[in-house]
Amino acid sequence: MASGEPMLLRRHLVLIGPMASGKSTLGSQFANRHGLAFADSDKRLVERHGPIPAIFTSLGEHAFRELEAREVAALLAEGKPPAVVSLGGGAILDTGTQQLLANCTVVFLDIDVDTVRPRIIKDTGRPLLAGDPVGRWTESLRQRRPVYERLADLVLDTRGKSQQQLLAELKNLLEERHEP
Ligand SMILES: Nc1ncnc2c1ncn2[C@@H]1O[C@H](COP(=O)(O)OP(=O)(O)O)[C@@H](O)[C@H]1O
Ligand SMILES: O=C(O)C1=C[C@@H](OP(=O)(O)O)[C@@H](O)[C@H](O)C1
Ligand SMILES: [Mg+2]
Repeated sequence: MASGEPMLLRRHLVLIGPMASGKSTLGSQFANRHGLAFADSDKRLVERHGPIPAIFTSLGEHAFRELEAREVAALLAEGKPPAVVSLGGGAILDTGTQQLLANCTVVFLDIDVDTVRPRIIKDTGRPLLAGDPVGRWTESLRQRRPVYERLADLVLDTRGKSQQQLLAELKNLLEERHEP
């Protein structure tokens, strides 16, 4: 049962942004609160192909991206009814995924290194952060930021905000845009 106002989406609501920006957490909570379906591309990928670090070790990042793009395409094809979809941070690197996102409402969860640091300094099972989480996270966002910004319909600044604040702000952003 939704704990907030029920909501109907016109298109999939897709959360993008860097690792540990809160896509999986906010997507799940927002969907739950508003009685919407929810899917997480990493969760799907793990269910079908096993843990992400094992995929990186056995197949490499390139193969991971191909599997990821396939899962994302399958998720976004499940169009009825539109759902909240949280992507892995690097899913937007795939050009096919970029094209599919043109038919979705895309929200970029922006964040800075100070907010994210406590979330990533211990091992979080993200292969791309291994060894030097803060340095690698910073470099990854430097490279990807232009893509996040280009694909985003809406930007949610998550810096220093609680889940309750983010849930309310996301709802307001959607209403301002008449989405849903
Ligand atoms: N608003 C928030 N404030 C504090 N911690 C958060 C917030 N959102 C998420 N987290 C924590 O940050 C970590 C990463 O969140 P997650 O949703 O997995 O991010 P992503 O899916 O973007 O990688 C988790 O431990 C989560 O509990
Ligand atoms: O940014 C990335 O390249 C990745 C982000 C991760 O998802 P989160 O963004 O949910 O951490 C996961 O897909 C994988 O470790 C690769
Ligand atoms: Mg996630």
